[in-house]
Amino acid sequence: MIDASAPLLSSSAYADAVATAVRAAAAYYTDGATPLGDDEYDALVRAVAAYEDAHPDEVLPDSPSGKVAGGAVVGDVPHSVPMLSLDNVFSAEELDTWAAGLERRLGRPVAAWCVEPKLDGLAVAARYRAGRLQQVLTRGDGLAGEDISHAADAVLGLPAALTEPVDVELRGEVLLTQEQFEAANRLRTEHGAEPFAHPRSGAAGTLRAKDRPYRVELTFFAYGALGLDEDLTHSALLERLAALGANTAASTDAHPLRCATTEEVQRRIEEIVALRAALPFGIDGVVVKADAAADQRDAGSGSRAPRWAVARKLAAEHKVTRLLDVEWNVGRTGIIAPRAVLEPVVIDGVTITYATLHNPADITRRGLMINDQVFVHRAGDVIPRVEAPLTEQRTGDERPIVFPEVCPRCGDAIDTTEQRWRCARGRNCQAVASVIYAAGRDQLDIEGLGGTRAVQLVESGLVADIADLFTLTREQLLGLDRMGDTSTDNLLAAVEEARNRPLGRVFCALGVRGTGRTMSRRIAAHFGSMAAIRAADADTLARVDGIGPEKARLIVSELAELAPLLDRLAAQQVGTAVTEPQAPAAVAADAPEGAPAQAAAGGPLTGEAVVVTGSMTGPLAALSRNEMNELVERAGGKASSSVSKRTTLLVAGEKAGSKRAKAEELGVRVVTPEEFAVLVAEQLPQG
Ligand SMILES: NC(=O)c1ccc[n+]([C@@H]2O[C@H](COP(=O)([O-])OP(=O)(O)OC[C@H]3O[C@@H](n4cnc5c(N)ncnc54)[C@H](O)[C@@H]3O)[C@@H](O)[C@H]2O)c1
Ligand SMILES: [Zn+2]
Repeated sequence: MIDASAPLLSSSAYADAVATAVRAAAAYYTDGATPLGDDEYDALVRAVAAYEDAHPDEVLPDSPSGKVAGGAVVGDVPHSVPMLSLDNVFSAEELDTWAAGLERRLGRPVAAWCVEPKLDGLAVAARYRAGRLQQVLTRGDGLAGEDISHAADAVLGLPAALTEPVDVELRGEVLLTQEQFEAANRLRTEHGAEPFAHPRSGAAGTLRAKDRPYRVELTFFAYGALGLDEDLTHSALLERLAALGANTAASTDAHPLRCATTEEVQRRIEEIVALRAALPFGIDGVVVKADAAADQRDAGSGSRAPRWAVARKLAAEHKVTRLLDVEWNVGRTGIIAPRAVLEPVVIDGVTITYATLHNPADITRRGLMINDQVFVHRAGDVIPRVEAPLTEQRTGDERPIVFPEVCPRCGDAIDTTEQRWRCARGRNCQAVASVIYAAGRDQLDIEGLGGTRAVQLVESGLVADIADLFTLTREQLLGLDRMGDTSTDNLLAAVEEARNRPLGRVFCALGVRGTGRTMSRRIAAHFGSMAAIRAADADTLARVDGIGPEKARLIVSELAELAPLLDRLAAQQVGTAVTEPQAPAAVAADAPEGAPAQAAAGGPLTGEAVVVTGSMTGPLAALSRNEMNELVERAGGKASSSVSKRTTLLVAGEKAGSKRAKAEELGVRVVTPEEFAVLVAEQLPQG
């Protein structure tokens, strides 16, 4: 991706920028598969213009500056009156400056303004004779356009016959509404064609296409005309066009509004901006026009744009970025939803890293691949969505998106009969997955409660969450298939043992989002009891090392949701066996940045920040990574999973790879598992 915002420093950089802009504009006005977002294009053209200001003798003939459509398109049917572009302003201040400039030019105040949406489509001229549509033209280079009369049939709001037998040329925008865009892409994929990257490019492609085996419907909005009463104000002209049967923006919430002052103009702009996300079609700005015919006449036009109108541009809602991955998340009801992981991209001031992909059929319809450059759309507070891939930009590094074959959470089958896939277990999916997780070795470590048994307990209705495990009775278990006396007794004994697991493991077993094993241990060490954890507000939680304000809020809300479960666990005395809560002062929370964190004072690892890597050998061979970390913390150290400047000790087992290399590079002390076992001999688990 080019950096369009940087100034151009050499004539070759300038020439590159011109070539890039011309290529992008050619794509933009034809089938629209430009690799640039509008923001990038605009920034590039501004950089080109800035370079040309400083080096007027170096201006290249194909430079986009000062040309309609950047000079990238042509036409062969001359326009009766040039079809111009619009000048842009990007802020309220620039708009005021522009308005003041216009009034200076006129030598009088502007009589009134008209404020209307800047429709994000393509300009067309529609010629009527005696009220009958004769010819439709594109804007082309502004002086001559292409004849696209063949497309008129499919354009809503552009009637074949007006309500009066007038000779008139309507001017306006043709676009695909969001609904028409979705319909077009459904049709295209059904016919084996590439989906449109976004609505504007879809409109451009559709207008120029001939002999398609399917019909894509478009919408016309009139915003000007030649050949009617020349003294009509702009707002009266729009009313007249609507009366003639043409569609205008008056039919929308963002209807044109006549404003007496620039304050009113700014207010209306803000209203239209606020409506933007909810409009059924795209707008890329708001157009402000002098309303009176005399003001327009006296202001006149430049070669590229009229002087009596300006576009207040809005930040683009579409950006191009890369699709890095697709995640499959299982919701509470078992719905399996794909989510796009994106190379971070800023849209309207917000950094976007995820976007919705709706459902698997949607992915197929859009023909997306991992590593594709994609158009991402974000409007207002709506969840961003991936619109379509830029197939021309493919390099061969793209990979198909692999759909899951089993539920990514519980491993059961997927019901694919509906558009939205769902785990065959439905709501039970979460119960099974959370029971399996809670019973895991690093959590409650309940022997004999693996996959099939957990499924059996949930599907029999005996267990809906982990608290239910602790009230299971012998009779209930014996009533299950394949549960004899021995397995029942073993399971009950294992559950009984789990009741006394340390707080950190019990907390971990809850599966609170944002808290894995390490974080669970830290939280447990910090608060000492489940009651204290539950009593903590976000500010208090944020004092735990590694918990930022956002994660703290997430944990608080998750715990609030889990309150009924926590009450039942407490009633069962689960996780109350912790006997040595650490004094808050001994916990890492208040350690200044960069200082090794303090943990349980007095142990052999006090003040050490320890990372364990590779497979353990000798006396430590049987310990899981989590048990190693627990050991580190029992010995007063702080366990962490990645080597950094703060790390003071690396326990490097067999096949310790990059962490060892990094530790050596940073001069961190490295020990073998055997050496480490000696260091923490007193804290080693017995037996
Ligand atoms: N992404 C890219 O690669 C790329 C390439 C070229 C152009 N562009 C985009 O196109 C813009 C320039 O295109 P442009 O010359 O068509 O100018 P423009 O789109 O900025 O403004 C002029 C056009 O606005 C349209 N318009 C919409 N509503 C209107 C209304 N109510 N009244 C009057 N006109 C209205 C008309 O079609 C008119 O021709 C750039 O700013 C850029 O954002 C992008
Ligand atoms: Zn499932």
